Amino acid sequence: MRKPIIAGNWKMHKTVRESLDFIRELREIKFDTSKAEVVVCPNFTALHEAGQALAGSGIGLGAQNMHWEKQGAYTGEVSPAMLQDAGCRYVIIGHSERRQYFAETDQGVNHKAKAALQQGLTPILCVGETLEEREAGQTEAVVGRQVKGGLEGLESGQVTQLVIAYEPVWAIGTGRTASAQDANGVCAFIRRTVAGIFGQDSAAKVRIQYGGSVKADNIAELMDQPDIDGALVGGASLDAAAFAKIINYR
Ligand SMILES: O=C(CO)COP(=O)(O)O
Repeated sequence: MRKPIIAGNWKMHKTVRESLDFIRELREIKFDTSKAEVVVCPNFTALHEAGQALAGSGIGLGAQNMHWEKQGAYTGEVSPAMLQDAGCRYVIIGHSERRQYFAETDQGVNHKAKAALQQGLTPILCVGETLEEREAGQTEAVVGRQVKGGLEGLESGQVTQLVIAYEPVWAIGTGRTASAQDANGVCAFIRRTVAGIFGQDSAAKVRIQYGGSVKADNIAELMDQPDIDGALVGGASLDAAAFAKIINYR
Protein backbone atom coordinates (compact mmCIF):
# COMPACT_ATOMS: atom_id res chain seq x y z
CA MET A 1 0.00 0.00 0.00
CA ARG A 2 1.31 3.42 -0.93
CA LYS A 3 0.82 6.02 1.79
CA PRO A 4 -0.57 9.22 0.25
CA ILE A 5 1.60 12.32 0.57
CA ILE A 6 0.16 15.82 0.63
CA ALA A 7 2.75 18.59 0.39
CA GLY A 8 2.42 22.36 0.42
CA ASN A 9 4.80 24.25 -1.84
CA TRP A 10 4.82 27.80 -0.54
CA LYS A 11 6.99 29.06 -3.40
CA MET A 12 8.36 32.58 -2.77
CA HIS A 13 5.88 33.45 -0.04
CA LYS A 14 5.98 34.02 3.73
CA THR A 15 8.58 35.60 5.98
CA VAL A 16 9.89 33.67 8.98
CA ARG A 17 7.19 35.23 11.18
CA GLU A 18 4.45 34.37 8.69
CA SER A 19 5.73 30.81 8.37
CA LEU A 20 5.66 30.35 12.14
CA ASP A 21 2.14 31.83 12.35
CA PHE A 22 0.99 29.34 9.71
CA ILE A 23 2.51 26.41 11.57
CA ARG A 24 0.98 27.48 14.86
CA GLU A 25 -2.43 27.73 13.21
CA LEU A 26 -2.07 24.41 11.41
CA ARG A 27 -1.04 22.65 14.62
CA GLU A 28 -4.22 23.81 16.29
CA ILE A 29 -6.31 22.02 13.68
CA LYS A 30 -6.91 18.31 14.08
CA PHE A 31 -5.80 16.06 11.27
CA ASP A 32 -4.72 12.51 10.95
CA THR A 33 -1.15 12.01 9.73
CA SER A 34 -1.59 8.23 9.82
CA LYS A 35 -3.72 8.43 6.65
CA ALA A 36 -1.39 10.72 4.71
CA GLU A 37 2.12 12.05 5.06
CA VAL A 38 1.91 15.84 5.35
CA VAL A 39 4.77 18.11 4.33
CA VAL A 40 5.26 21.87 4.14
CA CYS A 41 7.95 23.49 2.00
CA PRO A 42 8.80 27.04 3.12
CA ASN A 43 11.51 29.14 1.50
CA PHE A 44 15.16 28.71 2.55
CA THR A 45 15.26 31.52 5.11
CA ALA A 46 12.33 30.09 7.07
CA LEU A 47 13.37 26.43 6.98
CA HIS A 48 15.28 26.13 10.21
CA GLU A 49 12.78 27.88 12.44
CA ALA A 50 9.87 26.20 10.66
CA GLY A 51 11.51 22.82 11.35
CA GLN A 52 11.76 23.62 15.04
CA ALA A 53 8.14 24.77 15.14
CA LEU A 54 7.03 21.52 13.47
CA ALA A 55 8.83 19.26 15.97
CA GLY A 56 6.48 16.60 17.33
CA SER A 57 3.67 17.60 14.95
CA GLY A 58 4.03 14.68 12.55
CA ILE A 59 4.32 17.21 9.71
CA GLY A 60 7.46 16.95 7.61
CA LEU A 61 9.65 19.78 6.36
CA GLY A 62 10.77 20.13 2.76
CA ALA A 63 12.80 22.61 0.73
CA GLN A 64 11.88 23.87 -2.73
CA ASN A 65 15.26 23.40 -4.39
CA MET A 66 18.91 22.56 -3.72
CA HIS A 67 22.25 22.14 -5.46
CA TRP A 68 23.64 18.65 -6.03
CA GLU A 69 27.17 19.40 -4.89
CA LYS A 70 28.15 18.74 -1.27
CA GLN A 71 29.90 22.10 -0.78
CA GLY A 72 32.18 24.52 -2.56
CA ALA A 73 32.32 27.75 -4.52
CA TYR A 74 28.68 27.86 -5.68
CA THR A 75 27.51 31.30 -4.64
CA GLY A 76 23.86 31.38 -3.71
CA GLU A 77 23.40 27.62 -3.57
CA VAL A 78 22.36 25.31 -0.74
CA SER A 79 23.56 21.70 -0.39
CA PRO A 80 21.60 18.56 0.53
CA ALA A 81 23.46 18.34 3.86
CA MET A 82 22.55 21.94 4.66
CA LEU A 83 18.89 21.16 4.08
CA GLN A 84 19.10 18.15 6.33
CA ASP A 85 20.89 20.24 8.94
CA ALA A 86 17.99 22.72 8.82
CA GLY A 87 15.54 19.89 9.55
CA CYS A 88 14.39 18.91 6.05
CA ARG A 89 13.42 15.39 5.10
CA TYR A 90 12.09 16.30 1.65
CA VAL A 91 13.15 18.47 -1.25
CA ILE A 92 11.21 19.51 -4.34
CA ILE A 93 13.34 19.22 -7.46
CA GLY A 94 12.71 20.17 -11.07
CA HIS A 95 9.62 22.27 -10.43
CA SER A 96 8.34 23.69 -13.73
CA GLU A 97 8.98 27.23 -12.47
CA ARG A 98 12.64 26.33 -12.00
CA ARG A 99 12.76 24.68 -15.42
CA GLN A 100 11.06 27.70 -17.01
CA TYR A 101 12.70 30.65 -15.22
CA PHE A 102 16.04 29.18 -14.12
CA ALA A 103 16.82 26.92 -17.07
CA GLU A 104 16.88 23.67 -15.12
CA THR A 105 17.42 20.63 -17.26
CA ASP A 106 16.59 16.95 -16.86
CA GLN A 107 20.28 16.31 -16.37
CA GLY A 108 20.48 18.81 -13.49
CA VAL A 109 17.32 17.35 -11.99
CA ASN A 110 18.90 13.91 -12.24
CA HIS A 111 22.02 15.11 -10.36
CA LYS A 112 19.75 16.56 -7.70
CA ALA A 113 17.70 13.37 -7.38
CA LYS A 114 20.86 11.33 -6.83
CA ALA A 115 22.37 13.82 -4.37
CA ALA A 116 19.15 14.10 -2.36
CA LEU A 117 18.77 10.32 -2.09
CA GLN A 118 22.40 9.95 -1.12
CA GLN A 119 21.80 12.41 1.70
CA GLY A 120 18.69 10.52 2.83
CA LEU A 121 16.30 13.24 1.66
CA THR A 122 13.11 12.32 -0.20
CA PRO A 123 13.12 14.09 -3.56
CA ILE A 124 9.76 15.24 -4.91
CA LEU A 125 10.60 15.20 -8.60
CA CYS A 126 8.28 17.40 -10.66
CA VAL A 127 7.34 16.73 -14.26
CA GLY A 128 4.65 18.13 -16.52
CA GLU A 129 3.86 19.45 -19.96
CA THR A 130 3.02 23.00 -21.07
CA LEU A 131 -0.30 23.87 -22.69
CA GLU A 132 1.39 24.08 -26.08
CA GLU A 133 2.87 20.64 -25.66
CA ARG A 134 -0.46 19.19 -24.54
CA GLU A 135 -2.30 20.72 -27.47
CA ALA A 136 0.32 19.32 -29.82
CA GLY A 137 -0.32 15.83 -28.42
CA GLN A 138 3.13 15.79 -26.81
CA THR A 139 2.15 15.12 -23.18
CA GLU A 140 3.48 11.56 -23.00
CA ALA A 141 6.59 12.36 -25.01
CA VAL A 142 7.47 15.30 -22.73
CA VAL A 143 6.57 13.67 -19.43
CA GLY A 144 8.24 10.40 -20.45
CA ARG A 145 11.44 12.24 -21.31
CA GLN A 146 11.39 14.15 -18.00
CA VAL A 147 10.79 10.95 -16.00
CA LYS A 148 13.49 8.96 -17.79
CA GLY A 149 15.94 11.88 -17.65
CA GLY A 150 15.27 12.62 -14.00
CA LEU A 151 15.61 8.99 -12.91
CA GLU A 152 18.54 7.99 -15.10
CA GLY A 153 21.11 5.79 -13.37
CA LEU A 154 19.12 5.31 -10.16
CA GLU A 155 18.77 1.83 -8.73
CA SER A 156 15.35 0.27 -8.34
CA GLY A 157 15.72 0.39 -4.54
CA GLN A 158 16.29 4.14 -4.80
CA VAL A 159 13.43 4.93 -7.09
CA THR A 160 10.92 3.65 -4.54
CA GLN A 161 12.28 6.24 -2.08
CA LEU A 162 11.32 9.18 -4.19
CA VAL A 163 8.05 10.87 -5.01
CA ILE A 164 7.11 12.00 -8.50
CA ALA A 165 4.79 15.00 -8.85
CA TYR A 166 2.85 15.32 -12.08
CA GLU A 167 2.12 19.01 -12.49
CA PRO A 168 0.79 20.07 -15.88
CA VAL A 169 2.18 23.58 -16.31
CA TRP A 170 -1.13 24.90 -17.68
CA ALA A 171 -2.89 23.91 -14.45
CA ILE A 172 -0.47 25.65 -12.08
CA GLY A 173 -1.87 28.78 -10.49
CA THR A 174 -4.51 29.09 -13.22
CA GLY A 175 -7.52 27.64 -11.45
CA ARG A 176 -7.64 25.07 -14.27
CA THR A 177 -7.25 21.57 -12.88
CA ALA A 178 -6.73 18.57 -15.08
CA SER A 179 -9.82 16.40 -14.80
CA ALA A 180 -9.25 13.65 -12.26
CA GLN A 181 -9.37 11.05 -15.05
CA ASP A 182 -6.90 12.96 -17.22
CA ALA A 183 -4.54 13.47 -14.31
CA ASN A 184 -4.80 9.80 -13.42
CA GLY A 185 -4.11 8.82 -17.03
CA VAL A 186 -0.80 10.69 -17.02
CA CYS A 187 0.10 9.38 -13.55
CA ALA A 188 -0.59 5.83 -14.81
CA PHE A 189 1.65 6.56 -17.81
CA ILE A 190 4.39 7.72 -15.42
CA ARG A 191 4.03 4.50 -13.46
CA ARG A 192 4.30 2.43 -16.65
CA THR A 193 7.40 4.41 -17.59
CA VAL A 194 8.94 3.65 -14.18
CA ALA A 195 7.95 -0.03 -14.63
CA GLY A 196 9.68 -0.10 -18.01
CA ILE A 197 12.96 0.99 -16.46
CA PHE A 198 12.89 -0.39 -12.92
CA GLY A 199 10.32 -3.21 -13.06
CA GLN A 200 6.76 -3.65 -11.84
CA ASP A 201 7.63 -4.00 -8.17
CA SER A 202 9.33 -0.63 -7.97
CA ALA A 203 6.64 1.01 -10.05
CA ALA A 204 3.98 -0.31 -7.70
CA LYS A 205 5.80 1.30 -4.77
CA VAL A 206 6.67 4.74 -6.14
CA ARG A 207 4.30 7.50 -5.07
CA ILE A 208 2.94 9.86 -7.70
CA GLN A 209 1.31 13.14 -6.72
CA TYR A 210 -0.83 15.43 -8.80
CA GLY A 211 -0.30 19.20 -8.62
CA GLY A 212 -2.02 22.13 -10.28
CA SER A 213 -4.84 24.17 -8.73
CA VAL A 214 -5.58 21.54 -6.08
CA LYS A 215 -8.19 22.84 -3.64
CA ALA A 216 -10.45 21.50 -0.90
CA ASP A 217 -13.24 20.98 -3.42
CA ASN A 218 -11.30 18.88 -5.94
CA ILE A 219 -8.89 16.93 -3.73
CA ALA A 220 -11.22 14.00 -2.93
CA GLU A 221 -11.92 13.22 -6.57
CA LEU A 222 -8.21 13.34 -7.37
CA MET A 223 -7.28 11.16 -4.41
CA ASP A 224 -9.89 8.58 -5.44
CA GLN A 225 -7.93 7.85 -8.60
CA PRO A 226 -5.92 4.62 -8.45
CA ASP A 227 -2.61 6.09 -9.66
CA ILE A 228 -2.72 9.39 -7.75
CA ASP A 229 -1.03 9.06 -4.37
CA GLY A 230 -1.28 12.60 -3.10
CA ALA A 231 -1.04 16.24 -4.04
CA LEU A 232 1.54 18.99 -4.37
CA VAL A 233 -0.40 22.10 -3.47
CA GLY A 234 0.66 25.66 -4.25
CA GLY A 235 -1.74 28.55 -3.65
CA ALA A 236 -4.15 26.66 -1.41
CA SER A 237 -1.31 25.60 0.89
CA LEU A 238 -0.60 29.20 1.94
CA ASP A 239 -3.58 29.39 4.24
CA ALA A 240 -3.54 26.98 7.19
CA ALA A 241 -7.31 26.45 7.27
CA ALA A 242 -7.47 25.85 3.50
CA PHE A 243 -4.50 23.47 3.61
CA ALA A 244 -6.01 21.59 6.57
CA LYS A 245 -9.22 21.10 4.58
CA ILE A 246 -7.16 19.48 1.84
CA ILE A 247 -5.40 17.20 4.34
CA ASN A 248 -8.76 16.33 5.90
CA TYR A 249 -10.37 15.73 2.55
CA ARG A 250 -12.18 12.77 4.00
O1 LIG B 1 3.02 24.44 -8.60
C1 LIG B 1 2.25 23.94 -7.79
C2 LIG B 1 2.76 23.18 -6.64
O2 LIG B 1 4.11 22.90 -6.78
C3 LIG B 1 0.78 24.10 -7.92
O3 LIG B 1 0.45 25.42 -7.67
P1 LIG B 1 -1.11 25.82 -7.51
O4 LIG B 1 -1.71 24.85 -6.54
O5 LIG B 1 -1.07 27.23 -7.01
O6 LIG B 1 -1.72 25.68 -8.87
